[in-house]
Amino acid sequence: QVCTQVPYRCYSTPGVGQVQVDMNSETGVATVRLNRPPVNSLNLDVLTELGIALEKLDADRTCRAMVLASAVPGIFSAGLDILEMYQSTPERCVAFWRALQDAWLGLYGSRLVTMAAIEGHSPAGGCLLAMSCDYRVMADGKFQIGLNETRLGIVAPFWFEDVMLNTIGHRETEKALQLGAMYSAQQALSIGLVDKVVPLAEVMPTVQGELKNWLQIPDAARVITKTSMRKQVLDRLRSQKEKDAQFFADFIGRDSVQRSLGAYIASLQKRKS
Ligand SMILES: CCCCC/C=C\CCC/C=C/CC(=O)SCCNC(=O)CCNC(=O)[C@H](O)C(C)(C)COP(=O)(O)OP(=O)(O)OC[C@H]1O[C@@H](n2cnc3c(N)ncnc32)[C@H](O)[C@@H]1OP(=O)(O)O
Repeated sequence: QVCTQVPYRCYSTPGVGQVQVDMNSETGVATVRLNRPPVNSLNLDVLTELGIALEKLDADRTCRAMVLASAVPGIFSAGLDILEMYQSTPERCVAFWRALQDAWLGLYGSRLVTMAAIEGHSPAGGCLLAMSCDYRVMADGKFQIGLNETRLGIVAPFWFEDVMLNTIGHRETEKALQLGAMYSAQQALSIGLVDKVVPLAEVMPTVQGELKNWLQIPDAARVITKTSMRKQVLDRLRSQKEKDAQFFADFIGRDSVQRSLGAYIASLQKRKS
């Protein structure tokens, strides 16, 4: 049970919030859990909640680190909610994209040590969230991670691509993005997409152990280094947020893209029958 005792502080109502934040003020480590069953798909509400949670944690001077995880067993995040992109309106698409941009700018640009505890599948937007953290621990077994956008007939935006480039390098990114490749945890480890692979039950303890190393480093020096490494990629989006949001809405509204998304949704439903 979370948030029941001192020193934990909750930023969301347990069982209600789709983004649950437990702040341990003794250790300075916050745990942020996505909580939108069945698959933590990221809709406008979740992205808005996530963006706000990240902003609050960044402003909380007692907070030094954040673990991004899931409250839904078997899933880290299924990525963007496809229903936000299918048969939507241009206005809603723009609002949705702005919320994604803000949540991502908050995560990738966070002053905190950020670690992803990947205890389930992590396609597309889920992979983006994980890659945007400083360190990734993934559960071994059947789960998969990757940017699979081309398989849906859509294209990973330039800033998804930038983050992947910074994580696994040019050659692997080129293959991964064109193929929309999904990787097992072991494959992800072999290309540097995740940093450690452990049995499911050991993901959280491993993250906690790794955090101890990172928290030994003085914050100011670490933050200056992180900022210097990430600034170029962050500024590239910051300088063209509105253009990017408009481009997304135009692209997603194309008939051919809508047909591809419709077929993909049908294929997801067919898998179950
Ligand atoms: C030229 C430059 C252009 C630039 C820009 C333009 C824009 C485009 C870029 C947009 C970027 C998009 C990034 C994304 O994140 S797209 C989302 C991609 N996500 C996926 O492909 C994941 C699909 N889901 C799965 O593969 C599986 O669901 C799973 C995650 C492996 C989990 O499997 P399982 O546990 O078996 O669960 P189910 O498959 O039964 O799913 C349960 C339930 O949830 C629905 N669902 C699954 N994923 C999503 C989703 N992402 N969004 C909405 N809904 C989802 C699924 O259909 C089931 O629904 P029902 O119970 O109603 O059938």
